[in-house]
Amino acid sequence: MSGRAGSAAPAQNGGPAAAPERSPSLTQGYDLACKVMLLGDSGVGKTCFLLQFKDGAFLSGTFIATVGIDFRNKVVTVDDVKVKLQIWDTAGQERFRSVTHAYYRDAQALLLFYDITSKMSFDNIRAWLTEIHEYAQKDVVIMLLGNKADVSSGRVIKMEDGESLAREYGVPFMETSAKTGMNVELAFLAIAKELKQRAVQQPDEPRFQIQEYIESQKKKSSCCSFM
Ligand SMILES: Nc1nc2c(ncn2[C@@H]2O[C@H](COP(=O)(O)OP(=O)(O)OP(=O)(O)O)[C@@H](O)[C@H]2O)c(=O)[nH]1
Ligand SMILES: [Mg+2]
Repeated sequence: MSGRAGSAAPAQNGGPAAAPERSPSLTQGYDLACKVMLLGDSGVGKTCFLLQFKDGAFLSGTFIATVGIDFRNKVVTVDDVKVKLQIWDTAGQERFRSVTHAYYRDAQALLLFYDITSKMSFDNIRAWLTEIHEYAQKDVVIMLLGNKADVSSGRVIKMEDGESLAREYGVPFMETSAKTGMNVELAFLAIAKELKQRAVQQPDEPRFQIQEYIESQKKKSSCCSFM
């Protein structure tokens, strides 16, 4: 399923983000629904990342910038819980910002992208985080992603630079490639797992550590890719 919206009521910042919505029955095919937004400069690869996750395909060739905002749904299973991710793909271009701001408030998770071949997209991450703090809910899950990691010759941002920026803001981080699919599914699964844990967690249970989960899964996939 996909949708598009060009305008919406202005967002207001405030209390906690709407809790992930629990499905009243399994007839809808999921147990929990979560809204995830993809953010970052135009051209960093948000739409390709979503298409890779949804359809397992990469669109190379002409770059068609997203206009306004669009969404796709995908259900993933984490620990036997079916989580429906409603993923909002936003336009990175400045002229659409007022449209996309209106959607921040309902989002439970934000994937914030830069392009490892674009210093400007990396430098703009601080401005994106300022916008996020202004428009999104305080407990929104944020993940920083350095996309286009498949490009080796055009790299201008080192992995350590991404790691240290993420550490500074206390957000999980990984490099990804919408082209090869590297860490695409892991990014969404980690978000789904975090949101599922928040929905079902008992107060005395230890908190789910999203960065630790990412590191353990990254190691697993690199170990298994040699087998
Ligand atoms: N090599 C490589 N190219 C990529 C990758 N992801 C996206 N691209 C290319 O980068 C360009 C921009 O990708 P999009 O996904 O359309 O960018 P976007 O972030 O959605 O841009 P806006 O919609 O304007 O915000 C396209 O030409 C893609 O083919 C990637 O992981 N690796
Ligand atoms: Mg796009």
